[in-house]
Amino acid sequence: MKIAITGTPGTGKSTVSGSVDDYQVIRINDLIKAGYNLGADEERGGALIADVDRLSEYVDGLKGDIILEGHISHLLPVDMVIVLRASPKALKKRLAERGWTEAKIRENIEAEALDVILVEALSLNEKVYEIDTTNMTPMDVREAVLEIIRGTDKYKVGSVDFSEEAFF
Ligand SMILES: Nc1ncnc2c1ncn2[C@@H]1O[C@H](COP(=O)(O)OP(=O)(O)OP(=O)(O)O)[C@@H](O)[C@H]1O
Repeated sequence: MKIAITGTPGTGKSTVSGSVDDYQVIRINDLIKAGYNLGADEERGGALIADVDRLSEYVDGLKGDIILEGHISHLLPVDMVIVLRASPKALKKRLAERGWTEAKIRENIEAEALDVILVEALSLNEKVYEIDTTNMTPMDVREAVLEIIRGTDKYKVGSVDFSEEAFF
């Protein structure tokens, strides 16, 4: 089974992905850096633009139990999408600890409050789950991912709503 673990930066994708035993982890950012890109986006500080078509072909060819980790992994051909969420306040704190500028933090927490990744995932995949990591430890999040893989409906979409939260 191929599982996308996606979410706004800072929601904990990298932290949880490596701890799910028996699943090979592919970090989409590594593939983008290794050549699956369309060049740099100068308007976004030179960030590489993912080549989603070539990444999709690559993922199509993969076999076995694989986690695809990254904030565009829900755009790829996977069997299931798990969207990690964090309240805008918690996200603000996590991103500030990285030394990000206020503008970059604001852009990301607004996207989180508006469910941007979740909405994209739902438009492309029927099996979409979301985990609100705000008050969970990384081990709790790992357990939740394992429960989803085992078939629980507890994390089905609709359980998270940050739209009323004031975050600045
Ligand atoms: N459940 C959690 N509770 C609190 N802090 C967490 C949790 N999971 C991760 N963190 C912390 O939040 C920060 C972001 O985590 P991580 O790098 O895994 O996010 P990410 O979603 O992979 O981000 P990016 O998309 O930028 O790679 C790290 O400092 C990490 O230690």
